[in-house]
This record gives sequence, C-alpha cells and structure tokens, in this order.
Amino acid sequence: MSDALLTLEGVHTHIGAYHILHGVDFVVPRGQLTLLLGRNGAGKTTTLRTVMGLWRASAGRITFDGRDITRLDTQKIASLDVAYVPENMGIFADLTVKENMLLAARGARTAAHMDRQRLQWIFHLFPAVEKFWNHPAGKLSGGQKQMLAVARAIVEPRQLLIVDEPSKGLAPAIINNMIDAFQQLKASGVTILLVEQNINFAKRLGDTVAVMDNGAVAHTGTMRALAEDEALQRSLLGLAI
Ligand SMILES: Nc1ncnc2c1ncn2[C@@H]1O[C@H](COP(=O)(O)OP(=O)(O)OP(=O)(O)O)[C@@H](O)[C@H]1O
Repeated sequence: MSDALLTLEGVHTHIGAYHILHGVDFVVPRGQLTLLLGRNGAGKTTTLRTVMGLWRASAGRITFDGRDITRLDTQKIASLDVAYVPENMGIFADLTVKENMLLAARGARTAAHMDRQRLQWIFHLFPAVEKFWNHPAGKLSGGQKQMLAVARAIVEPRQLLIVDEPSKGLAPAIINNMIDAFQQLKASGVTILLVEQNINFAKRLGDTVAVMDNGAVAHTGTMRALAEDEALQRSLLGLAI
C-alpha cells in the first residue's frame, strides 16, 4: 500500500453564493494514477481548482506531501512541483510550440537553457511537439494541443500532475496515443490525478478511483474493482464500462 501524496479531508468550496463542494474526501496515493470520475456537474473541475488554490476551500483540509496547502496561493502550490492542465489547456495560440514550452520552463530564457535530456524524453512521449516546434500552437489539431498542454506541464520534473479530461474531444487513435504517453509518464514515477469521462481511457490507466456525485465523493476504491462491477458502475456513473 503506497502512502498518500495528496489528501482531501472534508473540503467545502463556495463559488459566490453557490455551495458547490460539500465535504470532499479522497486520497491520491504516491506513484499511482488516480481518476476522479462522476457525472457532468458532479464537482470534479471545482475539486481540481480547489486543490490548486484557484478556488479557496471554505472548510476542510488539503495536504500535499505532508504539508497543509489549504490556504496557499496557486503560485506557491505550483512551486511544490504540482502541475495543472485545465480543460481549456491554457495554450497561447499565437506563440510557437517552442515559445509555449519556454514559458512553462522556469528560468529557461532560450531553448538552449531547457534540460536537453528532459526535452528529448518529452519529444519521445509527444512527437508532435518536436514536429511542430516552430509552428504557431494555434495551428495544431485538438489532439496535438492537448499533447502540448501536457508536455508544458512536465517540462520541469513534477511530483504531481493534474489533468482535466485529457481525452476530451479526441479521436480514438489519438486517445490511444494519449494512453501510451500517460502509461510512460506513470512508469517514470510521477503521481497523476486525472478527471476523465471516457471510461475506456479510465479503465486502461487508472489504479485508484474516486467517484463524485453532487459535490462529494460517493465511492473510492480500485479501478479494477469498479471495472468488474457493472451494477456499481451503473449506480455511480449511470453507464456500463
Ligand atoms: N463559476 C461558477 N459559478 C457558478 N457555478 C459554478 C461555477 N463553476 C461550476 N459551477 C457549478 O458547480 C457544479 C460543479 O461543476 P464542475 O465543473 O466542478 O463539475 P464537473 O464534475 O467538473 O462537471 P463537467 O464534467 O461538466 O465539467 C455545477 O453545478 C456547476 O454548474
């Protein structure tokens, strides 16, 4: 049993007058890939944003690597080697792929300052990043943009990589490429937290799952156990895997 890298305990989040998270509890074990599942509007994105300090938890506690991060600002949380890829990916369409990567690399003013070995590893994971290095990012396909977004997030070594719906809107062949890349990322030892709606994607990558419903976690366990229990899938997700 691995230890917890990230723990949420009784986390509540209000957005304006709306009470969105109602006491979220789950653990992201170190070195594993954890999936946050649940129907539309269950509170998955709000949970990720609360972990990153983009929404402030109104109650509860978030612990990362043994440290209480509940009240830290986003920049400070990122500086603990936590990367977040939001659903809109945060790519600068007018800048080249190279410039997008440079902006994500702390302290690297030119491509020559980037860690060469790490860049080669990223090119191997996401060949499109190398192929379109000098092209404007806005010209990339949806799948290539998603790959660039993940590539940006890992341009520096990370302890925790958080990605909101990496497979969203992607063609099946591209989803397979994305699964391969996440499998290699997992093998590199980085802990990963994904929000995912594509259950095939989830099934092939997930170690641990937390299923949200109505602003709280309704179920936690292994992906394998959930994949084998169709009745549980139907009751939690309203679908069959
Ligand atoms: N900025 C906001 N203002 C008001 N309500 C919001 C805001 N953002 C999210 N919500 C509400 O919070 C609830 C949870 O939204 P959230 O985006 O976290 O769900 P989700 O599980 O990620 O769903 P989806 O898969 O559709 O993105 C929804 O009812 C949503 O309408």
